Parts: sequence; C-alpha cells; structure tokens
Amino acid sequence: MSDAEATFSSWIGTTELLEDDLSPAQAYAAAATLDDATTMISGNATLPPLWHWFYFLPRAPQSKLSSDGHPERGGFLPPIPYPRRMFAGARLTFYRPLLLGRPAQRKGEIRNIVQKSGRSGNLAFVTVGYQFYQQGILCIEEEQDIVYREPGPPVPAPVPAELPPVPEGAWTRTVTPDPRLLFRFSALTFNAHRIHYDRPYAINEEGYPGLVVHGPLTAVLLLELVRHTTSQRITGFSFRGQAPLFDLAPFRLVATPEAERVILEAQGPDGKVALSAVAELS
Ligand SMILES: C/C(=C\C(=O)SCCNC(=O)CCNC(=O)[C@H](O)C(C)(C)COP(=O)(O)OP(=O)(O)OC[C@H]1O[C@@H](n2cnc3c(N)ncnc32)[C@H](O)[C@@H]1OP(=O)(O)O)C(=O)O
Repeated sequence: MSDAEATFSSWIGTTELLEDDLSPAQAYAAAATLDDATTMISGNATLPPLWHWFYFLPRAPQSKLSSDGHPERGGFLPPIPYPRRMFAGARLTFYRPLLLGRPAQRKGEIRNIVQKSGRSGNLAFVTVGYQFYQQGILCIEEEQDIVYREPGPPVPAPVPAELPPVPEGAWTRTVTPDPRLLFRFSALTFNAHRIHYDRPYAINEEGYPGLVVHGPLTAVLLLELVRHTTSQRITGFSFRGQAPLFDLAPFRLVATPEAERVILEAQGPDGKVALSAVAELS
C-alpha cells in the first residue's frame, strides 16, 4: 500500500445520498446541447442512457469551490493532494430507464483509492460507485474512475495526421468541439472545472494546449451515435479516457457493431484513440 493509499483509505466506504425530481426542463436543455430534435421529452418519457449525468448536480456553495472550479476536496471525495483532476472512465449497467418528472435517488460510495505511476507522473485513481433508484427499484449501476495527476510538463497539442480507415459497417460522426458546446455541457452538468471554459487557466495553470473536452461529453456523443442508429436496447456501457481531446480540431467518433455490442472509439486529430468504449445491447 502506498503512502497516499494508506492516508486516504479511511475514505473508502464514505457514502452520499442525493435526490432529484428529474425535471423535463433539464432534458430539454440536454437535447438542445446535443442538437437532438427527435428524442421525446414529456412528463412520462424515459431518460436516454447516460442522460442521468445531467441530474443529481453538485451542490457545493460558491464559497466552497477550489481554484480549479471543483468543490473543495475532503467532503465526499478524499483530499488527494495531486491538483490535476480528470475523468478517467466509467462502467454502467442500465437495468431500466429512469422516468422523467418523478423523484429518483442516487446513492454514492467511495469504493477504492489506488496510487499508480504513469508516463505523465504520479496518479491517484478514486473509484466511486453510484446506484440510481426510482420507486425503490434499482435502475442504473455505475462506477466512475476519477484520476488526480501531479503537475507535469505541458501536454502537447495532438499533431494532425491521417485518420485510420473506418471498419466496414461502422457508423461515424465528426464532432467539432467549440467553447459554446463545452460551456453548455459544463452548465448541463453544473461542472465548474475551468479547464473546460477558461482558456488562460487551462493553458497557463494546468498545461493543456486548449480547452479540454469533457470525457462524459465524448462518452455521451458516442452512446448517442449508438442510440440513434440501432433499435436494440442499450444495457451497458463502459469507457476509458486514454488521451485528452481539445477544442483545437475536430475529432471522429467510430462505432463498429458486433453481435450484441458496439465497439466505440473517439479518435483525435492525430488519428490516435482518445477514448475507447463498449456499448452492450440486447
Ligand atoms: C468531467 C471531468 C473531467 C474531464 O472530463 S477531463 C477530460 C477527460 N479525461 C481525459 O481526457 C483523460 C484522458 N487520459 C489521460 O490523459 C491519461 O490516460 C492519464 C489518465 C493522464 C494517464 O496517462 P499516463 O500516461 O500517465 O498513464 P499510463 O498510460 O502510463 O498508465 C499508468 C497506469 O494508470 C492506468 N490508467 C491509465 N489511464 C487510465 C484510465 N483512463 N482509467 C483507469 N486506469 C488508467 C494504467 O492502466 C496504468 O496502470 P498499471 O496498473 O498498468 O500501472 C471532471 O473532472 O469531472
């Protein structure tokens, strides 16, 4: 066990309970942000997979935000001393869709804290489990990996290169991220992390070459490509962020269907995989 793991092990098992009434207003805002004119949003509609990320928003008062924009650590999340927070990945099982306009509960729990040494320096991964309930029934189970990096050299911008060939039968979409999209996604998720909308901060403080695309935004865009292309039910989804994407160039989404699943990639302008994912279908 590393020093950091020993120091913060008492956080494992910490829980948090949030309630949300799943207002249709937030789903309308999500549909607008995603340029989605077809998803039905009404009192009895169901929430598409991953759209629960637009609910159960953080409630830290302004005076309790850190300089990076996230709520101060040391409450539900442990006070890991590495300053650069990123969303590293998640694994989800969708048992039944949440219903809009009805109260729902989110139970959160700190499940694990692991220190690793990566090419970018020392890393601490915090795994957070979430369970979503409506009328006492478990609807979604989720595990998120949040990574904290120590400060390191500036992250270079990807060098544009030819993209790899698209596999036969794959669905693709090119996304041009811009500050308007990133700002609206930050607003939807009530995420004040400055790397997504404050360019001088992202470059001068955290060492990125531009605004950082939210991992959850890329994940939502990939799963929306699946949802709008197949009529099969999405029962599971997992993803891992391998390299950041920036608002400096378009990136490509590639979805390759297999028997009961879809293999997903977000490819950066350098042709490398920035985020890999799998959607399970039934
Ligand atoms: C919202 C939100 C924040 C965001 O949205 S931030 C933007 C989205 N996230 C990203 O762009 C993260 C992209 N990933 C990276 O930048 C790098 O993968 C990362 C996490 C910095 C690690 O890179 P390294 O080169 O330093 O690490 P290595 O590849 O050498 O691996 C070292 C060990 O760590 C494990 N590992 C690496 N990446 C992940 C991952 N995504 N999930 C889980 N584990 C990971 C890797 O397996 C190695 O482990 P070993 O046991 O083999 O040593 C918000 O803040 O809310």
